[in-house]
Amino acid sequence: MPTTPADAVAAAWDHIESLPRPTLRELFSTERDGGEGYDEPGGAERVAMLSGRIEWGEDETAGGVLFDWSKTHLDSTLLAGFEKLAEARGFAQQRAALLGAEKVNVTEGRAATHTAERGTGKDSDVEEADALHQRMRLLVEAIHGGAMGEVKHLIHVGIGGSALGPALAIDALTRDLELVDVHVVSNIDGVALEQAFAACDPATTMVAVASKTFTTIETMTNAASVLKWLGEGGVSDPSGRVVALTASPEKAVEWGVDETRILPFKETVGGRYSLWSSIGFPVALAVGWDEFEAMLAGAQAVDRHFAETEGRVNLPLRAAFADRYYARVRGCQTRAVFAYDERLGLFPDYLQQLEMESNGKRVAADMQPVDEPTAAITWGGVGTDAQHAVFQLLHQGTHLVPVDFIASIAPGDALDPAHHRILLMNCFAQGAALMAGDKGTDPAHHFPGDRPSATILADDLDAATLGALIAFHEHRVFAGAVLMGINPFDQFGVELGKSMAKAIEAGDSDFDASTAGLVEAAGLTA
Ligand SMILES: O=P(O)(O)OC[C@H]1O[C@](O)(CO)[C@@H](O)[C@@H]1O
Repeated sequence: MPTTPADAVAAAWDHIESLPRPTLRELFSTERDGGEGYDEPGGAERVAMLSGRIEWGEDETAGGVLFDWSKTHLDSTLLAGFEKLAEARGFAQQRAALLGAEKVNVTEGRAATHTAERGTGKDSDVEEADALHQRMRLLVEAIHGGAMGEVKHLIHVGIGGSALGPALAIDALTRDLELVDVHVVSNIDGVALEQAFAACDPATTMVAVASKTFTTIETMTNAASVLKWLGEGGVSDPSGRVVALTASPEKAVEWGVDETRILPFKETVGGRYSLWSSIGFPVALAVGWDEFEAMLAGAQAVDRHFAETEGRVNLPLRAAFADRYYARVRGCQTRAVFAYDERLGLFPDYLQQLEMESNGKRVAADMQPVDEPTAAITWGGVGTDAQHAVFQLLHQGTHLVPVDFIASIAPGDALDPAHHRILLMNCFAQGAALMAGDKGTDPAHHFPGDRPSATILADDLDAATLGALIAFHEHRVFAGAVLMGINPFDQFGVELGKSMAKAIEAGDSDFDASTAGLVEAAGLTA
């Protein structure tokens, strides 16, 4: 019997790693049902065991998403093994600590209260988030009502977590109606900002400066350039057009933003988890307050499921079981996500930060080195485009890449239904083909098959669904972190490069010969 948690974790892994590895075809075979020494459900029973829906709302607000993990190698013995691992890692306690606003971000000594922004968590945090949302709502509605003159455009400057969520949500939700034309600009490369300028008229443009810290060099440089552009475009008081979205309101005041246009959020809301806070201001401005709230409601439905469901039927936890299995047992270094929905084109980018900045770590929360591969390198694209670009490797390459497919049953377009039918058929066919493989007539035409995928199928892609999809992945990442014993809420790995950039700017010459040569070649020497 294991005596310490570390022993229990090691024992759980020993067990998982010792389990037989049937192929997906074998796992789906109904002939194995109840066979001697083997009572694994196959066929439709397997699909029922490894699929689940999360639902929300009533009548016209009702919706849901199906999470089908049956085309992965998870089976009931692996699920039981991973349940033991979750227990050994104290998953239930860690989840309670997260939702109870304990200091789960141990390296920075603070809680992670992003779920409170959508109504899940400690009462005092939920109340505080509500009050801040009301402040944001008033400003959004005042702008819509013309209190700040005619506002046709918003240039939202921010980077990383202060940009990826707004960019995704605006791209996904404004295909039919955009109340204000929003341009999210993150890159310091001035080309990005010039592109936004070309599409906006200074006379009718506002600017949102989104930065948790209000110190990020890219954002502050871009913000200053937008103010200059407004001034040069004839706006008499450019800073009167600024809204600051930040957890450092005092810095925004110092920078010159009027307090009435500062929308604060709490320090305990991590950057890559901040879409639900005032960082979502451009989304509310573009789609309206009700839609923004619908997004929060979809996320809250997933929170409820995550908080109240135990073991293998907890869908984000189950996804994390598969993620850990492929990373550690099958040696998969990457995981790919393909959105079979043009509106989710930015979802892979969003997930990259969420997964890789959260779980791309090498030490555990107790500062000990981790003894397993951490976050999978997350990448992806949009189907069907990706099929004609990267799927060759997925089907026949030497890497085993677990794939997630995301699609919506309801179409996003009003064209001939053939478009959506062909889109969905292709999505489902790819998962089937990856799993089944094909002997082929010769080695070049051979598909090995047995390649795993998961399918996330939404009833429709509306604001609530988007909220649910994002929250599902937040909890999947958290569950993965718990299974590894790491802290997903810090990101010290981004600091070294930042400080070296500052050193180059300061004219520090103490660099390796290659870097010094590049600095000189580009004429950056002070
Ligand atoms: O919102 P801020 O403070 O400008 O930070 C932007 C981004 O930079 C990072 O700190 C990484 O450099 C992210 O975690 C964060 O989302």
